[in-house]
This record gives sequence, structure tokens and C-alpha cells, in this order.
Amino acid sequence: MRALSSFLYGLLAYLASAATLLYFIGFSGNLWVPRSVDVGPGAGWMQAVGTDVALLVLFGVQHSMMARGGFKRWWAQWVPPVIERSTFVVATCVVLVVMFRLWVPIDAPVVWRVENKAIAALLWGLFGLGWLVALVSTFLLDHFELFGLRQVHAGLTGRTAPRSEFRTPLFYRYVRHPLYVGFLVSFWSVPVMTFGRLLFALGFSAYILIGVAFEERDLLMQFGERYRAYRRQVGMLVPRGRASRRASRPVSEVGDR
Ligand SMILES: C[S@@+](CC[C@H](N)C(=O)[O-])C[C@H]1O[C@@H](n2cnc3c(N)ncnc32)[C@H](O)[C@@H]1O
Repeated sequence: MRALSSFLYGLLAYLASAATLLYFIGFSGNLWVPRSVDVGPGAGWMQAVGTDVALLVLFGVQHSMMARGGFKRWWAQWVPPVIERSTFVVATCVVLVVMFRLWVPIDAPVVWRVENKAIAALLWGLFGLGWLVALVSTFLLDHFELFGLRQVHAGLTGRTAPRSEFRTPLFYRYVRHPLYVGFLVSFWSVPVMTFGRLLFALGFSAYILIGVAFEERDLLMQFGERYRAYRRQVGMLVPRGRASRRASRPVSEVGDR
């Protein structure tokens, strides 16, 4: 009974995260959704910037803190391992929904506007491509583990979820963080950059650059010398030159085993 309720909780968390991420795409691109980064009730300039910065900080703190090993060990007293990842996913959804609800568009001059239709279309193409790269990257690692579904399914079938493996397939042979590269490309590839959108892009980019350092510290602890060698040979967010990519081949093969 407990395994079944954990599974249903994990399934709901997964569905909620899919809906939240879809809204997030619309929110960041001012597409389809009723309230977005530039659409919603306004406020004074100072109040808008203060609120939006606070919401970005809230996301950064929640997401970084809850992803750390020390925090996971601490709250394992109350949250069983089988639903730990799903609970992280739920907390992330809650913080994002709060952001969607409370974000205040900023009334300020547009920072840039691309008038050329071909270049604007290219930027929208990059916006979509970035999200696609991020989605594919989750499958290259382990989509269902990242969203907690593998863990609750293992619980339901009486197995323990397999330990995370070090992987370097496809995009991971060229950069160590393709999912974040996808996010960054999407956040910045917009034909009309308003002040609010700039704040949003800067906030999430800063979060990624800080969060990646914490994530790599954990990955080094988890995978040791294999990750150290991978780091030496594969670029963090930008692919390295051909020579270093040739040199990286043995590490990638080690990583794939
Ligand atoms: C949201 S994913 C982002 C992955 C990666 N930073 C990226 O941008 O593609 C974060 C999780 O991926 C895991 N991870 C990152 N790189 C990995 C790799 N090469 N192999 C296995 N797990 C990895 C981290 O331990 C963390 O739990």
C-alpha cells in the first residue's frame, strides 16, 4: 500500500513537472500563457525589480540547496529515499508556480529589438532548439531518474533503484553540461529583449554558473578520477578544439561503460 501511494505520488510529481516546464517555456518566451515574463499586473519599477530578484533568489536557493548530498542525507530522516527525488521535483514546481504567479513585468525601455524577420526567425529557432537540447539531454542521462519516476517504480516492484551511473553519450562528449547549454541558448535567443526578460535571463544564467560549480563538486565526489579526467578533456559549456576532443575519446569510452 505504501509502495503504491509512493508510486502515485511520484507519478503526480512527474506530471506536475511536465506541466510546469511547459508553462516555464511559455513564461520565458511570452508565448501561449496568460502571465509571462512581460505580461501581468505591473507595479512601480523598484517594486518590480525587487520582487523579481527575490523570486530568482528563491529558486536558486531551493534548487541548489535541495540538490546537495548533505541536504539529502539530513532530510532522509523524514523523507524516504524512494520519494526523495519526487519531493525535490514537487518543491521545484511549487517555487516555479510561485514565480509565475508573483513575477512583476518591468516597465522600462526595450533593451534590444530585432526588426529583421530572418534574424528574428533564427532566434526563435534557437529558442526552440535550446529547449530541445535540454529535453534530449535529460534522456541521455536518465530522464525518469532525474524526475523521480524510476525510483518510485522500483519501489513498487520491490527493487532498489539502480545507482546513478556516470554517462557521457552524444552531447556529453562535447560539453559537460549540455542541458544547461540548452537553457542558456533559450534564455538569450529572443528577438525582443525587454528589461524584465533581461533580468530573468541574467538571473537564471547566474544560477546556472554558480550551480554548476556545486554540481561538479558532487560529481567529483561521486565518480572520482573518471570525472576528473572528463573535466580535463571536455569543456564545461563550450566545446573545446579538435585536438582536445581527440584526446577526450578514451575518457568518453571509460564514461560509457
Ligand atoms: C539537471 S541534471 C543536469 C545535468 C548536467 N549538468 C547538464 O547540464 O547536462 C543534474 C543531475 O545530473 C547529474 N549528472 C550531471 N552530469 C552527469 C554525467 N556525466 N553522468 C551522470 N550524471 C550526471 C548530476 O549528478 C545531477 O544529479
